[in-house]
Amino acid sequence: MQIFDRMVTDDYEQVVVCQDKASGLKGIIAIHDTTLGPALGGTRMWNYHSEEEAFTDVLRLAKGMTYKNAAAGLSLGGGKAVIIGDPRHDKKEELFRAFGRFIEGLNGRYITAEDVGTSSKDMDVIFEETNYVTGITDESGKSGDPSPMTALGVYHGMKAAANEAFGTSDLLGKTVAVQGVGSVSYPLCQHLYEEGASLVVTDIHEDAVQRAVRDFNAVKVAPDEIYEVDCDIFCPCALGGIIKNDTIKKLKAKVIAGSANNQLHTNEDGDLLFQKGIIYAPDYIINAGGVIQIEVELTGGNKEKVQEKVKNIYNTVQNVFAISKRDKIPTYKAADTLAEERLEKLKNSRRQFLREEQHILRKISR
Ligand SMILES: NC(=O)C1=CN([C@@H]2O[C@H](COP(=O)(O)OP(=O)(O)OC[C@H]3O[C@@H](n4cnc5c(N)ncnc54)[C@H](O)[C@@H]3O)[C@@H](O)[C@H]2O)C=CC1
Ligand SMILES: O=C(O)CCC(=O)C(=O)O
Repeated sequence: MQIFDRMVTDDYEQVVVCQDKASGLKGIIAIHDTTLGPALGGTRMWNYHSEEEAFTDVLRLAKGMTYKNAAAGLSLGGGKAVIIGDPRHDKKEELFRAFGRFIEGLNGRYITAEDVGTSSKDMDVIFEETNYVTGITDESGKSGDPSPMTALGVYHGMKAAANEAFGTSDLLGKTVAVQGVGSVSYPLCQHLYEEGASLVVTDIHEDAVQRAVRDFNAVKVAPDEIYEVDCDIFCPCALGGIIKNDTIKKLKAKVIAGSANNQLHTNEDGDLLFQKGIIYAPDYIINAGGVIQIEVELTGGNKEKVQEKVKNIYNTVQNVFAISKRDKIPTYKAADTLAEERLEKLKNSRRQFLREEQHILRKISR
């Protein structure tokens, strides 16, 4: 594993490897880019098969956060963290507290939140050790778990994609195949169910599937059957890298719109979707509801302001489709254009010296 080569290729600022023998913590924090502000991104807990797999995941996820936060117009940079372990069996107070101390040591360069395998309760434990955590239990003015807002954003982004594909944003009577029924997709399924969509769901955990079957009249399929479901919309809400050559061949959906980060295995897979005329709502555009909520929490604002900004994801997705059509490029590239243009502009306008940087002067005058 050539870590510096990888960092140079996609220009990562910092990667922190966190080890605590007493609690068994093995974690990695990746800070991709802080041009726009402190690096914000959740902590994923997953039973990675190898360290290599964990590094690959955290690096890809951190870069995705830079693009997500930039495209959403937030003053936040991109970072992410992973903890190696089984979220159903390996969670311990001392492990999350040890991890919180590593975050504190970064002195605000990285701010964490939930991701796959972690919850508000875990963020509460991290909060015992550092203020650089969001998504803690909804108390004392904090905004709580960002997942329901992520779900709301995906719902509106999906409607924009449906409008592009079917000429109507109405999801009544549409069949949506949902991969993974977790913190984001459960409230998302609720929105879809209430609008009259039919749901087909899968998860690697039977209890998660049964909840959707019971509450939303969903039809259950096995995890490897979800790609072949006869549906209008495929909605990936589990892990990344699932849109690839062999799964694209199986897909019957005209639209892909879901919450999962890094859905495309490679950019070529995004090109293939474009050639096939499958409307792909780029992941980091459509799943920005959670970070929008977090930024409002950090900078001040109320729930109405959050909801208004999250609903605007509909317009952002439409804008991405417009760029895609104008420039004849796949939608993932159109999204990258939005994010990169903003990063580039701000990189150039954030060069002047500021008072907060006076510690440098103090050192010089010593
Ligand atoms: N929580 C949030 O606010 C945000 C989450 N996301 C992304 O959305 C996705 C889902 O996140 P959460 O709902 O928070 O995670 P979660 O851990 O609550 O839910 C994920 C679900 O996917 C299931 N799963 C995992 N592998 C699977 C497979 N191969 N087939 C079927 N099901 C599988 C898990 O058992 C779990 O029920 C992730 O990719 C995450 O990075 C993106 C933006 C914000
Ligand atoms: O919304 C969250 O869970 C925190 C931010 C994040 O990690 C994400 O948007 O993927």
